[in-house]
Amino acid sequence: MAYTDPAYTDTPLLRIRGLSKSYGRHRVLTDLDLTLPPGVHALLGPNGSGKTTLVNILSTLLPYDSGEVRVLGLDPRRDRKTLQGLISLTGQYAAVDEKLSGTENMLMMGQLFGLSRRDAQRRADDLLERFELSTAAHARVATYSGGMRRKLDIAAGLIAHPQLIFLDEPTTGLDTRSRQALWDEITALADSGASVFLTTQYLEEADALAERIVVLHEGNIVADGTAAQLKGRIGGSTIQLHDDAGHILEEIPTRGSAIDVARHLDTVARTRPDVDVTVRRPTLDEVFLELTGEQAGAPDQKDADREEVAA
Ligand SMILES: Nc1ncnc2c1ncn2[C@@H]1O[C@H](COP(=O)(O)OP(=O)(O)OP(=O)(O)O)[C@@H](O)[C@H]1O
Repeated sequence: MAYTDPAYTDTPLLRIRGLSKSYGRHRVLTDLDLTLPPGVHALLGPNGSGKTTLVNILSTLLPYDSGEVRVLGLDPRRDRKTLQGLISLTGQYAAVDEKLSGTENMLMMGQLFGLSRRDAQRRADDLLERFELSTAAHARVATYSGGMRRKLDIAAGLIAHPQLIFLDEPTTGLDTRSRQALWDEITALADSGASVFLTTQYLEEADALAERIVVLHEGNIVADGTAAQLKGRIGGSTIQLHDDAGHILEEIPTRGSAIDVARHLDTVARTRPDVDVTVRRPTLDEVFLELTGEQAGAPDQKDADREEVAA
């Protein structure tokens, strides 16, 4: 199911061939093939589908059993050090030091990446402002809300201008406002030329942010394409017939072509001339259900309750 874009000739962002990974006897990734160009891409899959495992392999943290992996043209095993200087990884749990302030965390990260104190300070100030953390910059992270910690974690990862940013479920557990703020930041990162590879359980998130969506299910890639291509996979549009109050009376599946939709509409016009009609494209939820047999995660109130609203 490899995606091929004939116009794309530069070094791929990711190139994976026959990648497999097991934990003991538990096979988690099975013979994955994937090539992605620079850009913003989402790895979408339910709990336990292998998303974190794949991200950890790509970001040099985890060895793999077999296959070939190239990230920015580099081998995460052989070129580990070089690659670590070009990427950043923000995991599901913010890896910031609670005892330090926001600025101190940023400076520590700058030091790790070999920035001079002056450059690190300048960059920390810029990033803290961009992530709306300036007013809390000197407060200890222990006083931060969950959303603020997550933002600081991402900001710290950006201190050395990574070419590729891995975000493992960046918005899981965040309230709606923090989630939207992070989406805006991810879009801004992409606009500044960085590539982003994010994992998510939320279709809405993949749909909003990603140029390409790779669907992982039980360690296999079951779909790969743009949101429109994925929606196109489960057939054409549906014609919905409504009564005056907007209740759906009937849904008529079509093959999606203009001629087929027109044929069905013609029949409706002749047999039920007074009924209201809308033509609806499949949603990503329906695609996901079709591909995996599972309902996709949805950012819900339970998530929102887990964390306070970020400042
Ligand atoms: N270190 C480990 N040792 C053994 N099994 C593991 C380990 N890490 C993950 N697994 C198992 O591998 C499978 C895939 O886990 P992984 O964390 O990669 O999935 P995921 O899609 O990121 O899930 P989630 O959304 O819950 O984080 C799961 O069944 C998990 O229990």
